[in-house]
Amino acid sequence: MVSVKKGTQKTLLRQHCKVQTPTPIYKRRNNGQSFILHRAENFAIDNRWVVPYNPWLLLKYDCHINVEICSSIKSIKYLYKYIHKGPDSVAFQIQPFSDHNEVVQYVNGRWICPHEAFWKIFKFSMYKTYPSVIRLQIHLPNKHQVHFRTTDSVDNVLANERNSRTMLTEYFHIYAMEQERHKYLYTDFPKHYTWNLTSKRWAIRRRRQKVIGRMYSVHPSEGERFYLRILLSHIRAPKSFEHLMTVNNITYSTFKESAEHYGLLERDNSLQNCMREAREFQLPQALRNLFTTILLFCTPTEVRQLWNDNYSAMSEDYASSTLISDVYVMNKLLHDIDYTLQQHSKSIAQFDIPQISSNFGNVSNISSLIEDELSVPISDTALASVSLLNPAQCYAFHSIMEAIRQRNGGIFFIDGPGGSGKTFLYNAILARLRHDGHIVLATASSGIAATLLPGGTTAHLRFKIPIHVEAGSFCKFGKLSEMHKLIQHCSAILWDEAPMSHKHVFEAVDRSFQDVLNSAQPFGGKVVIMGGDFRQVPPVVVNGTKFQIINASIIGSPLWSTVQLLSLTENMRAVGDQQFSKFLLRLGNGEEYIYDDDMIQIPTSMIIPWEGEHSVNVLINSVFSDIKSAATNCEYWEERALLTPLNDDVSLLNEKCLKLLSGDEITYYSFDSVDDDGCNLYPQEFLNSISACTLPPHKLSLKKGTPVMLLRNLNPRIGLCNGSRLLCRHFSRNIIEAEILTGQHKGKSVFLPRIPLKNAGDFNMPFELTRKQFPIRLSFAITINKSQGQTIRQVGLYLPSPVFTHGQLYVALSRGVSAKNTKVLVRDGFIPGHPGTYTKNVVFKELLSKVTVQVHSLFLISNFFSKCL
Ligand SMILES: Nc1ncnc2c1ncn2[C@@H]1O[C@H](COP(=O)(O)OP(=O)(O)OP(=O)(O)O)[C@@H](O)[C@H]1O
Repeated sequence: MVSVKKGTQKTLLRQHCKVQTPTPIYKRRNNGQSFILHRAENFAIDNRWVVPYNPWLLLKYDCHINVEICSSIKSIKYLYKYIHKGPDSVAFQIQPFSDHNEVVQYVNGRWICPHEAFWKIFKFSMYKTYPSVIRLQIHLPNKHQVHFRTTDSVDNVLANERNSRTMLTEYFHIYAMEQERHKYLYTDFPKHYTWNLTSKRWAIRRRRQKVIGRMYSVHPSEGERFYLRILLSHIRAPKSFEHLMTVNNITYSTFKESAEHYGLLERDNSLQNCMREAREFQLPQALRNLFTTILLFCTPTEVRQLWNDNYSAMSEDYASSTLISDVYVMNKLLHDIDYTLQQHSKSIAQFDIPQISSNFGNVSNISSLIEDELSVPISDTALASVSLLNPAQCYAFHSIMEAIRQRNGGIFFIDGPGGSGKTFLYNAILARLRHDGHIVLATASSGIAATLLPGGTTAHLRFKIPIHVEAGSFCKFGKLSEMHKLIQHCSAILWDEAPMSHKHVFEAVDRSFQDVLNSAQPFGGKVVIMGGDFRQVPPVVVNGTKFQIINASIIGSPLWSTVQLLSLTENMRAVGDQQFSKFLLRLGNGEEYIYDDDMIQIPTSMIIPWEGEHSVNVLINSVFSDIKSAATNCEYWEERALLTPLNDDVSLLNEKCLKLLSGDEITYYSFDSVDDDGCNLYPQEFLNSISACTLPPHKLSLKKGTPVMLLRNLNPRIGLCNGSRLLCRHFSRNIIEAEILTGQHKGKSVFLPRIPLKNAGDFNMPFELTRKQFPIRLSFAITINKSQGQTIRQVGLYLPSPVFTHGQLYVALSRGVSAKNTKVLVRDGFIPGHPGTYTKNVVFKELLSKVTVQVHSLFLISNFFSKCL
């Protein structure tokens, strides 16, 4: 077996191949992840691609070759063909050689290469720069280089019209003369035009050869030239330098001003402007929340100024009566701001704003956290829902109440398939306990599930769980903290979507509770009500095997042995379509009939037949029928969504849907930067091109009435969680006003500012990107994982590729309420010889078999009730 790994073998191979210049190669894998292969010596001959490094060299060396793995390469000749076929199908895959030992052998500590020809081909293709790169000049007006002989007179040089022409001025010229109807960016221009050096003119490209246009790099310290470069990277078809400096018919005197007015550059006073724009909406509560968000996420420098400018607008609604003193109003405002800051382990004492007077509020000496828990509103509907519980819900409800009454602690797990009424039951439990004066901490593993619970927040935020939790981790609160007092006083903890969290998360909370409560009982003797569905998506283990994923689940923890399982079986969501609900249960349990390779048949009533790319439009139209008239109708958007497994497909669907929406499009560009990049190693267009699922796009295009999804936990207490769906209402330059679409805070207006977001290590880059952008993405379509926990009446499931992990298909299909309102489009969903449409269903039966299903017969339950009553 030939393999090139670290160490001497690799070094020898390098010597053998005489590798000199590194040439990076860009590789995009089928699953949408992309990474970069760099240097020939990093090339593995063991059916593996070596982990890349120095990816920024990709830009420096102007190489942008898509490498596609081709397992059908059978010979060197064949490989040669592939290399020369074209940039989109260049293949470098050595393992499939049946006779690879003929190619290169490692004998007696030395690489032997019987076919020298192979290495010639190999080296040639690794070092050539294809597609070719056209370097584009960039200069300020009349500041370009001119070549002349020493014998030439300066007057003649200046008088020569040819010397005034450059690639840039001629690019302007083409558009000024209206010779081109397509609006190309400067960097796209060489794809369609060739530069004739003699005549110094652009001419239409005749040969369909692939080229890349790239502007020379400009350091930010060069000022105007740098801003000109930013403008040229974004503005299409400019006619002149003046044209680039003109925004909305106003011509500015500098490129910097112009870039600022195009929204391509951040202004120094953007936060002040953001608050000023928000003030115009006259929504004091939303303004307070915006101010807090700015304190938490935007690291403002002039906080006192911000406070002074906005104080009256933020406290407008408090001063409803003349009897209320100014001091009281200020203290109340500070208290409200402090409350939100505390959720993020911050306080007003850390900011340059006035502090709360010592004699304000809290006369009862109750910790503010406890006070806040006691003030969570109890809805009459939730209280009334206790009488609506079905028998299994009722049994669970009373078992939990009994445990709380006995004060002996205990861990319960409410297990039920999607739609079996777990959230309904949690709300009933929360309402009853809070009504009886108990404190119950409502938490969830995901932000979106937390917004469905009154007073809910994410478990990470509530218990201050470290972001990178490990075996042996503790939560970040101690015995003298306010959190300790809150835990002492709480009667129970509710934790929804527990199967989504890693077992170490529960163990950290358990350890911390035992520590602060001085008790060896699980969770320090508190009643913990966990809930969720093991048929749904398990904890994410990056590149994890099936065993690792199962082991990461709560059932892999010693805590699981103490759990009392309470099962809900009846699907209350699809109560009107029993056949659908039975199908879902079989699907989730992995009991649906399996054809080859985990394929199951999707009921025909749900299928949209695949008839080519236009079928995607059919799917979109079936979910978003009459989309044009529905623009600002919240109910419409709350009830509908397209689901698909991968982020790339989500983006494609969202782009298509945005086009269908009527109204003007507004585009917000992000401001991207890398800390300590003094040498300008990372050009702006490279940073702008980075796309990661946890970051908003560089170019965020929106229309009024566009549904969007929040990407950060801005303020879970007001429903602003990672995953919350919102409807865009108004756009200003520095804020977006939106309405919350789902959960307990549905219908509330909120302001979203631009915040700096860091890439959360989700792409393989040796630097940390900071992207300042509105923390949202379009949400006509969302990933299946993001949809977990939401009821979506009209679901459109798009499967261009099959699902890839446990429970995904089940989560997607169980969002809907009936087969009639669930539409599925599968690409390649055919099995020869079997009519119908098929797709993959991944179920880890080993995981489900560890969850002991308790079936409580109605007989037993009725017996239980007769005892209770
Ligand atoms: N006892 C009940 N009476 C009436 N409606 C109910 C009852 N239980 C649940 N429902 C309704 O059924 C639907 C699904 O319930 P719920 O959202 O609580 O399910 P779930 O188990 O939390 O689902 P998922 O796991 O997908 O989040 C909701 O619309 C809910 O109002």
